[in-house]
Amino acid sequence: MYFAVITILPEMFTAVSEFGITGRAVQNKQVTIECINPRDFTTDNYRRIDERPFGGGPGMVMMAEPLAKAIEYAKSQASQHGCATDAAHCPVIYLSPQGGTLNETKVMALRQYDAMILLCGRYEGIDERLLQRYVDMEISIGDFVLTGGELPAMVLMDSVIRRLPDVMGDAKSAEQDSFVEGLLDCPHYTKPHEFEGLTVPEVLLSGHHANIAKWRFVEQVKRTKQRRPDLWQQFTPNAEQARLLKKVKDEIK
Ligand SMILES: Nc1nonc1C(=O)NCc1ccc(Cl)cc1
Repeated sequence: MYFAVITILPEMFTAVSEFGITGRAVQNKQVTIECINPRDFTTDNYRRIDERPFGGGPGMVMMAEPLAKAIEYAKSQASQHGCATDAAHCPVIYLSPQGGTLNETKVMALRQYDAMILLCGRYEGIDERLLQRYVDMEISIGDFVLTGGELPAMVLMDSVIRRLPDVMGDAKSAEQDSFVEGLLDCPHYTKPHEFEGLTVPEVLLSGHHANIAKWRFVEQVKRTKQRRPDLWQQFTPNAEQARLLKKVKDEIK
């Protein structure tokens, strides 16, 4: 997958491109991340990308033209990576609190694209005319306000990259075994057997995989009911989960 990131702080993106599972996906060429700085598309000596807001008020607003040129360049780069650059194949996504909130369903839907162009704002905002003309999708990572769109863009990239085929290997397959879709995760334990007087649930040491899978599912259901009744409300069990739920219904009261 090809990610073009429009940002005046490209150095921030080493956090995704050079570390961990996302860094390895870049190294393995499963993912390409190209940062494009709108400052490189300015024409004045000061390389201006922001100006005072019309109508007055505090702070600065990002100007449309440098961003428009940066996005056009990103599209040409995407097509050089063999990606179609129409909105259906390579959406321009603006990260902002005004967008629809990102969740696992949206992450799974984002995997379908060959490429995406992530627009990261700073200051008070981006000229509305740029958003009108160039942005296909607006996404928020939550109802709070940050100083810029870079961290939300990295959150989005991380969540999509970990869901690409062959990126997570065994961890992903384990994840699928534990009925994780739509439920909170179960507790996890590892060595040592005892930590500050606390031990490990016996079933996890039994080597009995069916019982272990059942225990994990019950713990996920209990946690989801306790901590996120809203998620539990929406949870629609598949056939296997419905069968298990019936078997364990007294345990999950
Ligand atoms: N919450 C969020 N989910 O996505 N983005 C955010 C967020 O706070 N962005 C800060 C931001 C976004 C645009 C501009 Cl111009 C300035 C600052």
